[in-house]
Amino acid sequence: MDDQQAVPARAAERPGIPSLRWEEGPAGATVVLLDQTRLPAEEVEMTCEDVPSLVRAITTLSVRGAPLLGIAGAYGIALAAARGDDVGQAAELLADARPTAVNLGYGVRRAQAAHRAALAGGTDGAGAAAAALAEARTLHREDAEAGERMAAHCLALLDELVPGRPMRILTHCNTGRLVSGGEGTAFAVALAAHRAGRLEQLWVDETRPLLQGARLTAYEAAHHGMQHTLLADNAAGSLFATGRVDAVLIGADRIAADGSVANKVGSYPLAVLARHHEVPFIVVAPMTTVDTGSPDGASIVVEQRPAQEVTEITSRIPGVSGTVATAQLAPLGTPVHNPAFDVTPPELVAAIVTERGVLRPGKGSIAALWGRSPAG
Ligand SMILES: CSC[C@@H](O)[C@@H](O)C(=O)COP(=O)(O)O
Repeated sequence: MDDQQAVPARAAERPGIPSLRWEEGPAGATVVLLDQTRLPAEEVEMTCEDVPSLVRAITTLSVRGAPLLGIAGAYGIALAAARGDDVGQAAELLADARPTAVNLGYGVRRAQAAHRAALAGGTDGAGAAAAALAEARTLHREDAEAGERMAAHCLALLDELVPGRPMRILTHCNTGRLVSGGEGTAFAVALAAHRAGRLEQLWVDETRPLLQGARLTAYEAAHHGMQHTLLADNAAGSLFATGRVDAVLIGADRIAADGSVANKVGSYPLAVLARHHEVPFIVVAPMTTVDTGSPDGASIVVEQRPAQEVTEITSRIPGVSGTVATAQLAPLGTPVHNPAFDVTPPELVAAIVTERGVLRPGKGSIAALWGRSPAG
């Protein structure tokens, strides 16, 4: 009775709070984040006054998702520079906060390079801090623009692959406004399809263990009035088996030179299912997620997360600000395997869509087709 379980979509789009912004007040500069750990119960911003507080926000996933991590890393360097802190040390702390999303180190290095170049050119500390901030703002804007181009390229691809009728798209994790400078990666494609009257259904994987799909993608889909339905991750197989998925769209945390894709754990099983059922498995990611410096999937470091994320469940209580309830799901001390990501080999990926266009990984390495990536 899936139809009765459909999550009601709101009628119209409504604007949301920005995922990340730079603020300058009398007490100095800060990076202000929409705290994603508190969604969907509460839309609450958190203020990071220094790099250690931003690093904590990154490791606890208050700010998350590959493109936004890159943007946060760049603003983090601007923050360290504005405070007169040691920028080299800040860069190390930020870049090491999470290992898999290549965008994080890329954003950090880019702002750090702008800061260093300004100092080398004879600019004073304030001028170099302004250069780092300008670079962070540029990266922020470029990411929004890349998102728009990816959505256009991918919608055209879907018009080819699923011609003539509204589509049923399955997505995993969260890849919308909450992870980017604009409307996102894979989610932005579903949104473009919705706006074009081409989306029949967005199937939203809940995305165990941290429920980015249930908490964040369902929240974003409702914001935009999209038809969407939430499912437990292990319900995806029966959706494919009964012919109710036309395409899988996911984002990526790192794409290796051979086209291997690291993304939220649970992406690889979807790719296997998609191949078995002859459904296109499409990855939507900006060039800043492509790492030609990683030759293949085996060279990608997969982040291991704390056991409690699997053995416990934590929930916010709607309407009671700041209140958290935690329940124990498994016996205390149960050994846990909790990788945050998995790696999908290129032969299971029908297409990788970046702002530069559509790539079919089976036809050659990314490096051979496009040259070095910015992050590589
Ligand atoms: C465009 S977002 C792509 C990925 O970053 C996203 O799918 C994902 O896996 C995020 O993981 P998270 O652990 O929530 O940061």
